[in-house]
Amino acid sequence: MRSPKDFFAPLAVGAPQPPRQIPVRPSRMIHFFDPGNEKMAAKVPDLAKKTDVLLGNLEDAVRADRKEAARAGLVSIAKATDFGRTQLWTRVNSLDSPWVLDDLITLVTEIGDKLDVIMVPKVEGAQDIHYVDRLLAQLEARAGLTKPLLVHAILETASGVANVEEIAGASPRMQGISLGPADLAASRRMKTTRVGGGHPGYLVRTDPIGEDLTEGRTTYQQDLWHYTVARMVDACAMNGILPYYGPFGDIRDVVACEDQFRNAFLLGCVGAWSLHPVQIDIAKKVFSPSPADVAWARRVIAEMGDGTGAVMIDGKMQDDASVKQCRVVVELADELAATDPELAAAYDAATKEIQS
Ligand SMILES: CC(C)(COP(=O)(O)OP(=O)(O)OC[C@H]1O[C@@H](n2cnc3c(N)ncnc32)[C@H](O)[C@@H]1OP(=O)(O)O)[C@@H](O)C(=O)NCCC(=O)NCCSC(=O)C[C@H](O)C(=O)O
Ligand SMILES: [Mg+2]
Repeated sequence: MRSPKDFFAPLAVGAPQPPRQIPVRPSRMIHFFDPGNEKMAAKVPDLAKKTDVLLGNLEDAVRADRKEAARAGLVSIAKATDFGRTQLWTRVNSLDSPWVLDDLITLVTEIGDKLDVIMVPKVEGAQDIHYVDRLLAQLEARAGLTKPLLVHAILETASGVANVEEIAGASPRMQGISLGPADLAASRRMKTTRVGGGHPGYLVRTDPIGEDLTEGRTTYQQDLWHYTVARMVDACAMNGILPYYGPFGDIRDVVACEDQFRNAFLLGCVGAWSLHPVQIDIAKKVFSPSPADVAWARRVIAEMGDGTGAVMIDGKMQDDASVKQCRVVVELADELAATDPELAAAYDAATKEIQS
């Protein structure tokens, strides 16, 4: 661990200054595509017009014999595409794989100026981030980059979860953390074979009425990921970085996908992964505060004046703490509205309606 005094110093001579704050840019969906898949690659220019983040995936879901093609594909796509305001991220192969070194060397050297964030899978502890941090500094210096690359960790091992606080604070490059429920389930020896989402067997049941143990007992399905997401959110908030829900593998089940994304949004996540084009609009909808919530939050802030004291609005008590809650919603809404005129208009219309 670096001394606190050196925390923001570059790790290699000539490397750019690490960031003091993580840039705030919309990242409601991190859209995964395989850069070696011609059909997906052809869709990138159009997807760039409707996604916050496009991620060229080099790790799991790319066959071992297609790793080099995916890496080369990402280099070509990055060079040829105007991404506009959309961020370009990549997920490199895991640190114990034979591909990751070439992933990092090639991508930073060839397209380091186009990439915003490097997603690192299967992070076990701060040592993994330190390794990537130093290597990126060396490569950035060699490539003459002026903007530091940011790092995003996937929380998908039992030891990663145990060490999530130290991972979140391991480097000033840390941009955020995503839940990786499939690898995490395997690492923990959980008995679900689903990629994210709930499980009908994970439930609580109401007590029996009388002697009959079967009649009239309601069951409620529980969220398998609640503990991990909540812990990840705290670790990220504590370190000024951003938490994300990861993948929802049942592409067909757009309803449960929306539920899982919304749970994450309500708990504090800023976005989720989209694995298929159909999940892009779900994430966009869920991770943008609703116009009604924004209008309400603006009203509370306005009626609370300097933000202190207590007032009743529509029968509900508001005080200093609820104003802070409302500011979270309004600040996010303002950030999103700044680049989305449709959303801005919807927020303004709802605010006018609540005022009239
Ligand atoms: C899941 C898929 C394999 C489904 O693909 P496909 O069977 O081709 O679906 P469709 O026929 O419905 O596709 C319609 C068209 O859309 C294109 N398409 C599909 N997905 C994408 C995409 N992600 N980006 C761009 N374009 C896409 C198809 O090519 C079709 O095109 P056309 O024929 O011209 O109309 C596929 O969606 C897929 O591979 N998705 C990404 C999977 C992925 O990245 N997985 C890794 C992330 S999850 C993970 O790693 C687990 C995590 O780490 C953990 O541990 O939890
Ligand atoms: Mg994984």
